[in-house]
Amino acid sequence: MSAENMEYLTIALPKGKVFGKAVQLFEKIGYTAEGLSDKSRKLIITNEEQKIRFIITKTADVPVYVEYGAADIGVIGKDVLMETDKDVYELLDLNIAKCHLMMAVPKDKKRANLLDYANTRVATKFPHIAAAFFNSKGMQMEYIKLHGSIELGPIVGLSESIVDIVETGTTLRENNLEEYAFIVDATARLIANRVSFKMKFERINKLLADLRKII
Ligand SMILES: Nc1ncnc2c1ncn2[C@@H]1O[C@H](COP(=O)(O)OP(=O)(O)OP(=O)(O)O)[C@@H](O)[C@H]1O
Ligand SMILES: O=P(O)(O)OC[C@H]1O[C@H](OP(=O)(O)OP(=O)(O)O)[C@H](O)[C@@H]1O
Repeated sequence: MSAENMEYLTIALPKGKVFGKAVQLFEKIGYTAEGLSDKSRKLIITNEEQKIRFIITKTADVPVYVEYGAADIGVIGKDVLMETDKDVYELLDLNIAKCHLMMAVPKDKKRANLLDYANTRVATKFPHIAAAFFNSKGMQMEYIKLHGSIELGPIVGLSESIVDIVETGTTLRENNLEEYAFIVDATARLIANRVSFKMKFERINKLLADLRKII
């Protein structure tokens, strides 16, 4: 680790839904940087006094920056963490961005049993999580990877079901879908690079202790 990297604690934050909530958490424990809460286009925001650097990345890239040590720690949804299967430490459930992963089907075409969906098509942003779930039920499926608006899949005949995130259930309701099987809870987690966790143990441990007090 270079001397400069050693000097700073670099924190990767995802753009999108988790960003504001993560910034609020860090602010509560006194970790801030000027311009962090703005809608700024700056991708790296430094607090020289505290020797903290925030980097702002696409959601799916947070575990990549952390795995390679370009960020020491990061905040990421459990869903993304499970799907990417990166070699990082999962340190803490931050209890923000609460949602869960589930399988949903069209209300008017609901089949009697889960096994009745064997060998059908599933539209999802999370093919690995979906496969782990269906494999555990002994079901072989065809997975169709989408990048958003997953609920559209069964409506237009692309798939018989979806595996996706649900929070309030509004998107399911508005598209005549119904939750059929719960898969896993997915709140945002604090993750750490394995080497950083050892080399910056005191700083990261202090951060962990401070976060635990407010969660
Ligand atoms: N409706 C929701 N309510 C609460 N948390 C959610 C919801 N949807 C997603 N999340 C959580 O927030 C994380 C980020 O979601 P968000 O939609 O901002 O990112 P994204 O999928 O990368 O978006 P984009 O497709 O714009 O890049 C998800 O990984 C999940 O953990
Ligand atoms: O239960 P709800 O409160 O309705 O939230 C669930 C929706 O939120 C997420 O979509 P997002 O807004 O990220 O859009 P996307 O599917 O296009 O990525 C998720 O994929 C669901 O569609």
